[in-house]
Amino acid sequence: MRAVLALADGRIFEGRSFGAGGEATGEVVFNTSMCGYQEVLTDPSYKGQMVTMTYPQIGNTGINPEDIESRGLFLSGFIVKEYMDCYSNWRATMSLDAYLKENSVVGIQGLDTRALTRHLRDKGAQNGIISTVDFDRESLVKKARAVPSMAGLDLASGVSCDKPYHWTEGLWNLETGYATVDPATLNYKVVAFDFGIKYNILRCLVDAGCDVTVVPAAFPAEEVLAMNPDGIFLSNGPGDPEPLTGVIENLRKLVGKKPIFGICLGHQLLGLALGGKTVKLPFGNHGSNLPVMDMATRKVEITAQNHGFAVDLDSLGAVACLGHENLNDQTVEGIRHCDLPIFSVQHHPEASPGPHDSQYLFGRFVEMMEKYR
Ligand SMILES: NC(=O)CC[C@H](N)C(=O)O
Repeated sequence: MRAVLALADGRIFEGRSFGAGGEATGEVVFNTSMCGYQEVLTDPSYKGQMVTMTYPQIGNTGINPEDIESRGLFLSGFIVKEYMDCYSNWRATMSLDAYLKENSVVGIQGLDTRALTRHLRDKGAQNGIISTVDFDRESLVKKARAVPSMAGLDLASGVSCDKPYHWTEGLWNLETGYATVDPATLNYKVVAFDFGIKYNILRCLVDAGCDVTVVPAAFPAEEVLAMNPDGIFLSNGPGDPEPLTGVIENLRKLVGKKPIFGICLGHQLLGLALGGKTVKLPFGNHGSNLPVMDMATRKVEITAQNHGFAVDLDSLGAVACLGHENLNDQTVEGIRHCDLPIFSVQHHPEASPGPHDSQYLFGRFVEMMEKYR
């Protein structure tokens, strides 16, 4: 079945439908990961976006019941060069096409994703529409232009959990799958704010020895402090951090009270809570092959990333310094508070998908909690 992708700037790509049919809109971004499409699909940070995979063949390993990063699929569209329906993997239980259909995610395949990626790099990420029902160019471009901009949208509140819960699952291994950890063996009490949290962050925290209670995005700071945790974690999540004013105010009340570690949206919210600003990047960084330097050790790690916004370091003045730097585009990859036990990173040390080079950061958080409790 025919499918068309139209961008807000008028560029049109012809392709074929896979996954759900119909119409979907969102900000079109590209992801440079060569594998791990199932983790990409289940990453809540993609809410409001349509993801183009630059790796040309997608679907080969099917879908399995284990590689999920959240309770569902939050992205609005999936764009690939060549969809492979004949999947092969010992864990696979269904095809990607069936999975997208089951979760009502509109897909398009058979278009030139290289040309699309170069276009997005040159012109910036922009809104678009995938349609299997309307093929009128003018009408499609008009619909793409009517989609609200990602900047200014509070998307995190819509993906957070409704009520607090306890997490005890550890990291996956080949023999036993995901580890079930006895909470009695976990020594550090952590409260994790869920702005769209990826499960592997929780597994990494458990693996590092943390007893984790996940709380909703709007959970009051007073109640967090009443739980007397050893540390506070701020999760990843979708959309622009700046409109989350209530969350930022709430986080301000926690600064200086407990050690804090933030990832991605959590890092951006921390920057804002410390009095800084965030900026929207032209096309962002989405992939699992991005080089970053840890300024403390000057070691380079290859990282997983998924962001369209970044912290403006100058806006933080003398409050925080550069903790990590992206070596491709020099974006602020992490900040470290000058006086308090607080740090955060823009990339994803939990990988999923991606390399595990940055997993040491969970250990760094535990060391910090040990030192300050
Ligand atoms: N993965 C994330 O947490 C993304 C953060 C934010 N939504 C951004 O695009 O920059």
